[in-house]
Amino acid sequence: MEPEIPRGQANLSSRDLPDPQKVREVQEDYLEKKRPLIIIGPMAAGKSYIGTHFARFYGFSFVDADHLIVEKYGPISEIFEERGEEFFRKVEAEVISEVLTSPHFRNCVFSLGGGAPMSDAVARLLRGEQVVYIQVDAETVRPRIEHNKNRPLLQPHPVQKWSEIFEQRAHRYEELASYILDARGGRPITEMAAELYEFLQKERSEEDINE
Ligand SMILES: Nc1ncnc2c1ncn2[C@@H]1O[C@H](COP(=O)(O)OP(=O)(O)O)[C@@H](O)[C@H]1O
Ligand SMILES: O=C(O)C1=C[C@@H](OP(=O)(O)O)[C@@H](O)[C@H](O)C1
Ligand SMILES: [Mg+2]
Repeated sequence: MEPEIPRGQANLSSRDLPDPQKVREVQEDYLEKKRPLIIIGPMAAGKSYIGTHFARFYGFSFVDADHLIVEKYGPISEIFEERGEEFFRKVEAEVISEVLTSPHFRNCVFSLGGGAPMSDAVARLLRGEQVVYIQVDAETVRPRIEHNKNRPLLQPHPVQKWSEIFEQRAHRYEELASYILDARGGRPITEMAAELYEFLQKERSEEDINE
C-alpha cells in the first residue's frame, strides 16, 4: 500500500529531470532566480494535499518527493520492507537534491516526506529556501492515520508512534520554517491556500525589491 500521494495532480515527474551536466552549467544563473516553495511537516499533516491544491489554485507545478521516489524505486512500504529505512533516506535525499538543483523545478511547489528534513544533508539544502511548515496536532491526524497502514513508521500503533516521532522532529521543522501554516483541525483548503499565497506574494515582492 502507498502513502496517499495525490498522483493525478503531480504534473512533473523524474522523467522531466534534465541532464545533471546541463544542470551544473546553468546552476549559477538560476540560483539568482525564483525558488520552489517547499512544504514540510509531520506525517499526514496534509503536505501533499495542501501542496497539490495550492499549486492547482495558483498555477504552479507540483512535485512530491515521495511520488518521485515511487516512480524510481517502487512503493515506499516495499522499499522500507525490502531495502530498509537507510536506503529510503538515501534516495529521498537524492531526489530532493535533484529537484532543488534543477532549473526545471525552480518555481514549483515541492512537498517532502515527513522525515526528510531530519537528514542533515537535506536540512542544509532547505536552509535559505522558502519553507512552509504545516503545523498539526495528534487530534487532527488521528482520523487520517488510525486505520491506515500506508506509513511503515507508524505501525503498529499509528497515533502513539506519530506522537513519539513528532516530538523528535518538531524542533527541526520549526528551525527550518520560513512560514508556519496552522492546519490544526483540518482547515478548509481554500482558506489555507489563500493564507499561503499571501505569504508567498509578500516574500517574493520583497525579493524583487532587493534584487
Ligand atoms: N485540511 C484538510 N482537510 C481535509 N482532508 C485533509 C486535510 N489535510 C489532509 N487531508 C487528508 O489527510 C490525508 C493525509 O494527507 P497528506 O496530504 O497525504 O499528508 P502528508 O503528505 O502530510 O503525509 C489525505 O487523505 C488528505 O486528503
Ligand atoms: O515521516 C516519515 O519518515 C515518512 C513520511 C512519509 O511521507 P508523508 O509525510 O507524506 O506521509 C514517507 O516519506 C515515508 O513513509 C516516511
Ligand atoms: Mg505526503
